[in-house]
Amino acid sequence: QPDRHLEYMRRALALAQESPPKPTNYRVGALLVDAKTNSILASGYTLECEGNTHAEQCCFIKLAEAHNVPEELLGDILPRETVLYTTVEPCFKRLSGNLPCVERILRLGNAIETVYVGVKEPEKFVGENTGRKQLEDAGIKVVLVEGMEKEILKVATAGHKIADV
Ligand SMILES: Nc1nc(=O)c(N)c(NC[C@H](O)[C@H](O)[C@H](O)COP(=O)(O)O)[nH]1
Ligand SMILES: [Zn+2]
Repeated sequence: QPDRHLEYMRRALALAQESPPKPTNYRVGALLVDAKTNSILASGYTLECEGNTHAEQCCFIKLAEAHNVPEELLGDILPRETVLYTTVEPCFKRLSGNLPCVERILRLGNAIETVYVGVKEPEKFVGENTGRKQLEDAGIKVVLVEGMEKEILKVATAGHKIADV
């Protein structure tokens, strides 16, 4: 069980390395997985999709496009045991003002049953990330997959000046 989570987190980290480094965000990779069939429904990395997009958001955009539904209606087509893997925990606030990924997850109802995260978000941009509590209060489990913190943060902050890492 646990090494399945590490396997998916490693794949998400490989995706994060596709993301163009920027000083104003993190390079994150994410996977939407059907835990019942153990199959990947969608993958995403920061800035993969048009505009200032987050990794988790790209998973939703791509799957919504594949099913020809708007992102906010994805809840109707996600399999019962859909889980999200993301190298950095979903954002609860974005300096750009774009809709945070915690809200994107919450508006799908309980379609996503568990969010597996590789690290908690550092406090650099938006202070302490309180998204985990919002998800848990809505009945969505948040599980920290341990063991890859250092490499995840190294990839995530590659666009940041060394001085202020
Ligand atoms: N989980 C997560 N996935 C991402 O793909 C990503 N880039 C972040 N980053 C969180 C960070 O708090 C925001 O990147 C800044 O708050 C700037 O906001 P924008 O990204 O410009 O909307 N977090
Ligand atoms: Zn986000």
